[in-house]
Amino acid sequence: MTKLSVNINKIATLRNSRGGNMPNVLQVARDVQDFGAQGVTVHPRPDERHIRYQDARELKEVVTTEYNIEGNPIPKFIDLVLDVQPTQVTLVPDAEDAITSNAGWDTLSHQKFLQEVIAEFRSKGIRTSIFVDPDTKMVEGAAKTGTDRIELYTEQYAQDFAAGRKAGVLPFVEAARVANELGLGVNAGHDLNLDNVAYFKQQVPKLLEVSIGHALICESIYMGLENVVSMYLHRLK
Ligand SMILES: CC(=O)[C@@H](O)[C@H](O)COP(=O)(O)O
Ligand SMILES: NCC(=O)COP(=O)(O)O
Repeated sequence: MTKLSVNINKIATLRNSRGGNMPNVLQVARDVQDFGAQGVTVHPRPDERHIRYQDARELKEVVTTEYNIEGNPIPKFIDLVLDVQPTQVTLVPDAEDAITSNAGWDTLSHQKFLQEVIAEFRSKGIRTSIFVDPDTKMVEGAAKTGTDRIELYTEQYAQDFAAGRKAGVLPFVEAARVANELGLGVNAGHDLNLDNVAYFKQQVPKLLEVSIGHALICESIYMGLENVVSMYLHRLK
């Protein structure tokens, strides 16, 4: 079985756009778990434009499934994760001004840094994962960092799938095969959606977890829109 971890960054983006507390990030975390999601993911960024560090702290009490915190391991992020002690930390090499994550780690040139950070998290009992492109050299480098898992960065797969290039999954199949051989668990995420996720799951061996946010929230809006518009019309009769 592949676990679904719902990334709730977008809920916080919407809340922050108006001030106040609507939608309520903590309540949405409770709800997605009640609806069956096996995990909750947040990716706090230094500018706190969506999930705030305080949200990540408060979610600790609310997430009863797997709690995954993603981010670039700058000192403030490391302190947050050590303080919150989530189930899993996913290290992502995103620049401060990046709109969203746009690359995996170069696990060869950052190997010593990753080894140190991963050792610190693992010594506190926090499972580690590192975000990598589907490149077997990067997977081999990841194995040398001591990480428990990798998260395959799936944006390219999503683009290929949307363009009808199903063979775009092959590098992910190979990266997962090598990871499994080296004893690494395999997660995946970025731009996965209702159209492309089943094929990915079918093809990629031993996929442990996917984290999905942007599309899942967009799909929820589209699929709820008709119902809500008709509820308003009913009240306005
Ligand atoms: C690590 C990753 O793949 C990202 O998708 C990320 O977690 C989402 O972050 P944003 O919500 O800031 O785009
Ligand atoms: N790790 C990927 C993630 O949490 C969600 O990415 P996206 O679905 O928002 O692209």
